[in-house]
Amino acid sequence: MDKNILLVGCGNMGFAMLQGWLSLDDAPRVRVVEPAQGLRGRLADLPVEVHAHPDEFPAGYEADIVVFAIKPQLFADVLPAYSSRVGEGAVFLSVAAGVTSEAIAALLGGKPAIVRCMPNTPAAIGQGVMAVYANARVTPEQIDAAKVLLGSCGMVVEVEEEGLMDAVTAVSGSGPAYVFNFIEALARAGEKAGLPADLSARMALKTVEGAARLATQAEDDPATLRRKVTSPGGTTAAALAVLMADDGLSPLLEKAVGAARDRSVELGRTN
Ligand SMILES: NC(=O)C1=CN([C@@H]2O[C@H](COP(=O)(O)OP(=O)(O)OC[C@H]3O[C@@H](n4cnc5c(N)ncnc54)[C@H](OP(=O)(O)O)[C@@H]3O)[C@@H](O)[C@H]2O)C=CC1
Ligand SMILES: O=C(O)[C@@H]1CCC=N1
Repeated sequence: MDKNILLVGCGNMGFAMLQGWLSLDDAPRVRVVEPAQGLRGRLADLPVEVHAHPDEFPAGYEADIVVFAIKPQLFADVLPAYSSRVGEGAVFLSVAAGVTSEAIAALLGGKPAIVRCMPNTPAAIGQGVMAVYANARVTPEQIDAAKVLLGSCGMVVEVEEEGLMDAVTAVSGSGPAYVFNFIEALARAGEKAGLPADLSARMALKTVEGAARLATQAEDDPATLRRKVTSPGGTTAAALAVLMADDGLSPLLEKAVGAARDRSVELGRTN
């Protein structure tokens, strides 16, 4: 795509998205600002320009899309420096949890076009969920360009109501961590049941991968697929009696997702 992308912050999420962008056949021109030397080092072999600070930009540099992938707590300090460093018609894209488009606009001054995106780290391999919300200043061309960029990282879904971004964050933004924790827990449980640690870890991982792929490819919904594993009076039924009890997995996940959503709202209030 014929665009100048400026990535501010190349930590876990920024780097994951960058890998998606660079996988495009017509990858955009990317400039990165990242103060951490170690993180800049891993960009050395990639076709991107890297800076520790925006003062290092060449004269006249203008970005079409500025992506903020820094922690929400840094927005107030970092954003104002970027309001004057972009071209006419630039769009600002924030991946921060909680921080509202109104708060971002206030930090940038004027009436900027803002896209909020809630990505997740599977973006690194093109398997992310990239939820977007665009404020009223974003033109159809700008949202299309943002969607092409984000589409290189996975499935793009548009959210019409900004308030839903907190719930989105709690489900798909944080969600990979829940799945990784499930893999860890299943591996540990296998170990407790007598398996060697390494074997249990490999089996837990492949079981989650295989189940996710089957759920993606099969015509059956997850509940039907679950029933197909569950022989009457068998082993799965014994396990599901625990997992699907009143105090089982579902209420636990509701509590976890609720906690993440509340934290997202809180992060928004403090910015
Ligand atoms: N991690 C995830 O799975 C997801 C994260 N997000 C959002 O992404 C954002 C980043 O999170 P994450 O990647 O996990 O955090 P990281 O801490 O891994 O990355 C943020 C990076 O920004 C750098 N940074 C600090 N100050 C500046 C600055 N002035 N200019 C440019 N870069 C700077 C940090 O450097 P240093 O370490 O030296 O401070 C760090 O490398 C957050 O807003 C988060 O809500 C959204 C969805 C998923
Ligand atoms: O933990 C966080 O706050 C960020 C947002 C979603 C995933 N990571």
